[in-house]
Amino acid sequence: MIHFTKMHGLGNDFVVIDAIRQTPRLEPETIRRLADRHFGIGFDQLLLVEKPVSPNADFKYRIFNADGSEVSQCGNGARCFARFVRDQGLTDKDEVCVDTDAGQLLLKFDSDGQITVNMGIPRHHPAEVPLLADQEASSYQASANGETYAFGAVSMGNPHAVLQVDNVEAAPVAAVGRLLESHPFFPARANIGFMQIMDREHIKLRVYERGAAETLACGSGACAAAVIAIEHGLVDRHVQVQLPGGALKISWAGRGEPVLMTGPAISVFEGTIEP
Ligand SMILES: N[C@H](CCC[C@H](N)C(=O)O)C(=O)O
Repeated sequence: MIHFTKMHGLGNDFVVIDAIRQTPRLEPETIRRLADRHFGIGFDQLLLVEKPVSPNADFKYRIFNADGSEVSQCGNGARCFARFVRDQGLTDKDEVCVDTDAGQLLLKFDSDGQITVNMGIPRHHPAEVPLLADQEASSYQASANGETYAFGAVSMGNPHAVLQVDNVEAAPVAAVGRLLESHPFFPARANIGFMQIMDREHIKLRVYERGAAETLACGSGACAAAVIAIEHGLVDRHVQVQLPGGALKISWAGRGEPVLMTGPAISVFEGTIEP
Protein backbone atom coordinates (compact mmCIF):
# COMPACT_ATOMS: atom_id res chain seq x y z
CA MET A 1 0.00 0.00 0.00
CA ILE A 2 1.31 3.49 -0.97
CA HIS A 3 0.29 6.71 0.79
CA PHE A 4 -0.20 9.80 -1.38
CA THR A 5 -1.31 13.42 -1.06
CA LYS A 6 -3.55 15.06 -3.67
CA MET A 7 -2.48 18.67 -4.26
CA HIS A 8 -2.87 21.50 -6.74
CA GLY A 9 -1.26 24.74 -7.81
CA LEU A 10 -4.01 26.95 -9.30
CA GLY A 11 -5.96 23.88 -10.33
CA ASN A 12 -3.01 22.12 -12.00
CA ASP A 13 -3.34 18.98 -9.93
CA PHE A 14 -0.92 16.39 -8.65
CA VAL A 15 -0.56 13.17 -6.74
CA VAL A 16 2.56 13.52 -4.56
CA ILE A 17 4.27 10.45 -3.12
CA ASP A 18 7.02 10.21 -0.49
CA ALA A 19 9.45 7.78 -2.16
CA ILE A 20 11.97 8.21 0.68
CA ARG A 21 10.00 6.37 3.34
CA GLN A 22 8.10 4.28 0.76
CA THR A 23 9.23 2.31 -2.31
CA PRO A 24 6.55 2.86 -4.98
CA ARG A 25 7.00 0.91 -8.21
CA LEU A 26 4.98 2.82 -10.79
CA GLU A 27 5.17 1.72 -14.41
CA PRO A 28 3.88 4.14 -17.11
CA GLU A 29 0.71 2.05 -17.50
CA THR A 30 0.04 2.31 -13.75
CA ILE A 31 0.57 6.09 -13.87
CA ARG A 32 -1.84 6.37 -16.79
CA ARG A 33 -4.46 4.33 -14.90
CA LEU A 34 -4.05 6.38 -11.71
CA ALA A 35 -4.24 9.62 -13.73
CA ASP A 36 -7.64 8.68 -15.15
CA ARG A 37 -10.30 10.97 -13.66
CA HIS A 38 -12.93 8.19 -13.70
CA PHE A 39 -11.08 4.91 -13.20
CA GLY A 40 -8.22 6.29 -11.07
CA ILE A 41 -7.47 9.17 -8.73
CA GLY A 42 -7.13 11.75 -11.52
CA PHE A 43 -4.21 14.18 -11.90
CA ASP A 44 -2.21 16.17 -14.46
CA GLN A 45 1.13 15.02 -13.08
CA LEU A 46 2.45 12.57 -10.47
CA LEU A 47 5.42 13.74 -8.34
CA LEU A 48 7.87 11.40 -6.59
CA VAL A 49 9.92 12.81 -3.68
CA GLU A 50 13.28 11.05 -3.36
CA LYS A 51 16.61 11.41 -1.57
CA PRO A 52 18.91 14.05 -3.19
CA VAL A 53 21.60 13.08 -5.70
CA SER A 54 23.75 16.21 -5.08
CA PRO A 55 25.56 16.87 -1.79
CA ASN A 56 24.07 20.38 -1.48
CA ALA A 57 20.47 19.41 -2.24
CA ASP A 58 17.78 18.48 0.29
CA PHE A 59 15.72 16.25 -2.02
CA LYS A 60 15.26 15.05 -5.57
CA TYR A 61 11.85 15.16 -7.17
CA ARG A 62 10.66 13.41 -10.34
CA ILE A 63 7.71 14.37 -12.52
CA PHE A 64 5.43 12.11 -14.57
CA ASN A 65 2.72 13.42 -16.90
CA ALA A 66 -0.73 11.85 -16.99
CA ASP A 67 0.31 9.93 -20.14
CA GLY A 68 3.06 8.23 -18.11
CA SER A 69 5.95 10.19 -19.66
CA GLU A 70 8.69 11.31 -17.26
CA VAL A 71 9.69 14.97 -17.71
CA SER A 72 12.20 17.37 -16.17
CA GLN A 73 10.28 20.45 -15.03
CA CYS A 74 6.98 21.38 -13.46
CA GLY A 75 6.55 24.86 -11.98
CA ASN A 76 3.27 24.33 -10.14
CA GLY A 77 4.54 20.93 -9.09
CA ALA A 78 7.68 22.46 -7.56
CA ARG A 79 5.55 24.61 -5.24
CA CYS A 80 3.40 21.61 -4.28
CA PHE A 81 6.55 19.56 -3.68
CA ALA A 82 7.80 22.28 -1.28
CA ARG A 83 4.47 22.37 0.62
CA PHE A 84 4.48 18.55 0.76
CA VAL A 85 7.96 18.12 2.30
CA ARG A 86 7.11 20.70 4.96
CA ASP A 87 3.65 19.22 5.72
CA GLN A 88 5.09 15.70 5.88
CA GLY A 89 7.82 16.76 8.32
CA LEU A 90 10.56 15.87 5.83
CA THR A 91 12.10 19.33 6.40
CA ASP A 92 11.57 22.46 8.47
CA LYS A 93 13.70 24.70 6.26
CA ASP A 94 12.36 27.97 4.79
CA GLU A 95 14.49 27.44 1.70
CA VAL A 96 14.70 24.03 0.02
CA CYS A 97 17.15 23.00 -2.70
CA VAL A 98 15.88 20.19 -4.90
CA ASP A 99 17.55 18.13 -7.61
CA THR A 100 15.52 17.55 -10.77
CA ASP A 101 16.45 16.00 -14.12
CA ALA A 102 16.77 19.59 -15.45
CA GLY A 103 19.11 20.77 -12.67
CA GLN A 104 18.53 22.27 -9.25
CA LEU A 105 15.64 24.45 -8.13
CA LEU A 106 15.63 26.72 -5.08
CA LEU A 107 12.25 27.00 -3.34
CA LYS A 108 11.45 29.65 -0.73
CA PHE A 109 8.47 29.92 1.63
CA ASP A 110 7.17 33.49 1.64
CA SER A 111 5.65 35.09 4.75
CA ASP A 112 2.18 35.06 3.14
CA GLY A 113 2.25 31.28 2.62
CA GLN A 114 3.00 31.50 -1.07
CA ILE A 115 6.12 29.86 -2.48
CA THR A 116 8.74 31.43 -4.73
CA VAL A 117 10.63 29.11 -7.08
CA ASN A 118 13.89 29.98 -8.79
CA MET A 119 13.05 28.19 -12.05
CA GLY A 120 16.56 28.46 -13.43
CA ILE A 121 17.85 30.22 -16.55
CA PRO A 122 15.70 29.91 -19.70
CA ARG A 123 17.41 28.26 -22.68
CA HIS A 124 16.82 29.71 -26.14
CA HIS A 125 19.09 27.72 -28.46
CA PRO A 126 17.04 25.37 -30.69
CA ALA A 127 19.05 22.34 -29.60
CA GLU A 128 18.26 23.14 -25.95
CA VAL A 129 14.51 23.61 -26.37
CA PRO A 130 14.65 21.26 -28.37
CA LEU A 131 13.24 22.19 -31.76
CA LEU A 132 14.29 21.54 -35.34
CA ALA A 133 15.65 24.92 -36.48
CA ASP A 134 19.14 25.77 -37.78
CA GLN A 135 19.49 28.87 -35.64
CA GLU A 136 17.81 30.72 -32.79
CA ALA A 137 15.01 33.11 -33.82
CA SER A 138 12.60 35.38 -31.94
CA SER A 139 9.78 33.64 -33.81
CA TYR A 140 9.50 30.25 -35.54
CA GLN A 141 6.90 28.84 -37.92
CA ALA A 142 5.43 25.37 -38.22
CA SER A 143 2.73 24.21 -40.62
CA ALA A 144 0.03 21.67 -39.94
CA ASN A 145 -3.25 20.82 -41.63
CA GLY A 146 -2.71 23.57 -44.21
CA GLU A 147 -2.21 26.29 -41.56
CA THR A 148 1.06 27.97 -40.56
CA TYR A 149 1.59 28.92 -36.92
CA ALA A 150 4.13 31.46 -35.60
CA PHE A 151 5.46 31.17 -32.06
CA GLY A 152 8.31 31.93 -29.71
CA ALA A 153 10.08 28.96 -28.14
CA VAL A 154 12.15 28.48 -24.98
CA SER A 155 13.10 25.73 -22.54
CA MET A 156 12.40 26.17 -18.83
CA GLY A 157 13.88 22.72 -18.35
CA ASN A 158 11.00 21.54 -20.52
CA PRO A 159 10.05 22.61 -24.04
CA HIS A 160 7.56 25.48 -24.59
CA ALA A 161 6.15 27.11 -27.69
CA VAL A 162 4.07 30.26 -27.11
CA LEU A 163 1.64 31.73 -29.66
CA GLN A 164 0.36 35.29 -29.27
CA VAL A 165 -3.43 35.59 -29.71
CA ASP A 166 -5.89 38.51 -29.59
CA ASN A 167 -8.43 36.70 -27.40
CA VAL A 168 -7.22 33.86 -25.21
CA GLU A 169 -10.77 32.72 -24.39
CA ALA A 170 -11.48 32.14 -28.10
CA ALA A 171 -8.08 30.59 -28.87
CA PRO A 172 -8.18 27.13 -30.55
CA VAL A 173 -6.28 25.58 -27.61
CA ALA A 174 -7.52 21.99 -27.97
CA ALA A 175 -7.22 21.75 -31.77
CA VAL A 176 -4.01 23.70 -32.35
CA GLY A 177 -2.47 22.67 -29.02
CA ARG A 178 -2.89 19.00 -29.89
CA LEU A 179 -1.48 19.56 -33.39
CA LEU A 180 1.63 21.40 -32.25
CA GLU A 181 2.28 19.36 -29.03
CA SER A 182 3.39 16.40 -31.12
CA HIS A 183 4.50 18.26 -34.27
CA PRO A 184 7.76 16.86 -35.78
CA PHE A 185 9.27 20.34 -35.26
CA PHE A 186 9.51 19.36 -31.57
CA PRO A 187 11.50 16.10 -31.30
CA ALA A 188 10.60 15.81 -27.58
CA ARG A 189 7.06 17.16 -28.13
CA ALA A 190 6.24 20.51 -26.47
CA ASN A 191 3.94 22.45 -24.14
CA ILE A 192 1.90 24.91 -26.23
CA GLY A 193 0.97 28.28 -24.71
CA PHE A 194 -1.64 30.75 -26.05
CA MET A 195 -0.80 34.21 -24.72
CA GLN A 196 -2.81 37.47 -24.80
CA ILE A 197 -0.94 40.61 -23.76
CA MET A 198 -3.30 42.74 -21.62
CA ASP A 199 -0.85 45.53 -20.71
CA ARG A 200 2.81 45.88 -19.76
CA GLU A 201 2.26 44.05 -16.46
CA HIS A 202 -0.40 41.50 -17.31
CA ILE A 203 -0.58 38.45 -19.56
CA LYS A 204 -3.51 36.06 -19.96
CA LEU A 205 -2.47 32.51 -20.82
CA ARG A 206 -3.87 29.07 -21.58
CA VAL A 207 -1.57 26.06 -22.01
CA TYR A 208 -2.04 22.77 -23.81
CA GLU A 209 0.49 20.73 -21.88
CA ARG A 210 2.71 17.98 -23.29
CA GLY A 211 1.38 14.68 -22.00
CA ALA A 212 -1.61 16.18 -20.17
CA ALA A 213 -3.69 18.30 -22.63
CA GLU A 214 -5.06 21.68 -21.46
CA THR A 215 -4.53 22.27 -17.74
CA LEU A 216 -6.00 25.00 -15.52
CA ALA A 217 -2.51 26.35 -14.98
CA CYS A 218 1.07 25.68 -16.10
CA GLY A 219 3.88 27.19 -14.03
CA SER A 220 6.72 26.57 -16.47
CA GLY A 221 4.35 27.73 -19.24
CA ALA A 222 3.75 31.01 -17.39
CA CYS A 223 7.53 31.45 -17.11
CA ALA A 224 8.01 30.68 -20.82
CA ALA A 225 5.27 33.14 -21.86
CA ALA A 226 6.72 35.89 -19.64
CA VAL A 227 10.25 35.31 -21.01
CA ILE A 228 9.06 35.48 -24.62
CA ALA A 229 6.88 38.54 -23.99
CA ILE A 230 9.74 40.33 -22.18
CA GLU A 231 12.17 39.39 -25.01
CA HIS A 232 9.71 40.88 -27.53
CA GLY A 233 9.48 44.09 -25.47
CA LEU A 234 5.74 43.55 -24.87
CA VAL A 235 5.80 43.54 -21.04
CA ASP A 236 8.01 44.71 -18.18
CA ARG A 237 10.27 42.45 -16.10
CA HIS A 238 7.71 41.83 -13.36
CA VAL A 239 4.51 40.46 -14.81
CA GLN A 240 1.36 38.78 -13.59
CA VAL A 241 0.27 35.78 -15.65
CA GLN A 242 -3.47 35.06 -15.38
CA LEU A 243 -4.33 31.42 -16.12
CA PRO A 244 -7.81 29.84 -16.00
CA GLY A 245 -7.01 28.52 -12.50
CA GLY A 246 -5.52 31.73 -11.11
CA ALA A 247 -2.55 34.09 -11.29
CA LEU A 248 1.22 33.68 -10.92
CA LYS A 249 3.82 36.39 -10.40
CA ILE A 250 6.80 36.05 -12.73
CA SER A 251 10.03 38.07 -12.72
CA TRP A 252 12.94 37.89 -15.14
CA ALA A 253 15.88 40.31 -15.44
CA GLY A 254 16.95 39.13 -18.90
CA ARG A 255 19.31 36.71 -20.64
CA GLY A 256 21.55 34.73 -18.32
CA GLU A 257 19.29 35.45 -15.35
CA PRO A 258 16.92 32.99 -13.64
CA VAL A 259 13.14 33.26 -13.81
CA LEU A 260 11.37 33.65 -10.44
CA MET A 261 7.81 32.40 -10.07
CA THR A 262 5.56 32.97 -7.02
CA GLY A 263 2.24 31.30 -6.34
CA PRO A 264 0.19 29.05 -4.03
CA ALA A 265 0.27 25.31 -3.30
CA ILE A 266 -2.72 23.56 -1.75
CA SER A 267 -3.13 20.11 -0.20
CA VAL A 268 -6.60 18.68 -0.85
CA PHE A 269 -6.68 15.16 0.65
CA GLU A 270 -4.55 12.15 1.55
CA GLY A 271 -5.15 8.58 0.50
CA THR A 272 -3.65 5.18 -0.17
CA ILE A 273 -3.33 3.14 -3.35
CA GLU A 274 -2.46 -0.47 -4.18
CA PRO A 275 -0.52 0.29 -7.43
N1 LIG B 1 3.52 18.94 -19.12
C1 LIG B 1 4.85 19.43 -18.75
C2 LIG B 1 5.19 19.02 -17.29
C3 LIG B 1 4.30 19.77 -16.29
C4 LIG B 1 4.42 21.24 -16.44
C5 LIG B 1 3.34 22.07 -15.75
N2 LIG B 1 2.33 21.34 -15.03
C6 LIG B 1 3.97 23.14 -14.89
O1 LIG B 1 3.36 23.59 -13.91
O2 LIG B 1 5.08 23.62 -15.27
C7 LIG B 1 5.90 18.80 -19.69
O3 LIG B 1 5.63 17.73 -20.24
O4 LIG B 1 6.97 19.41 -19.84
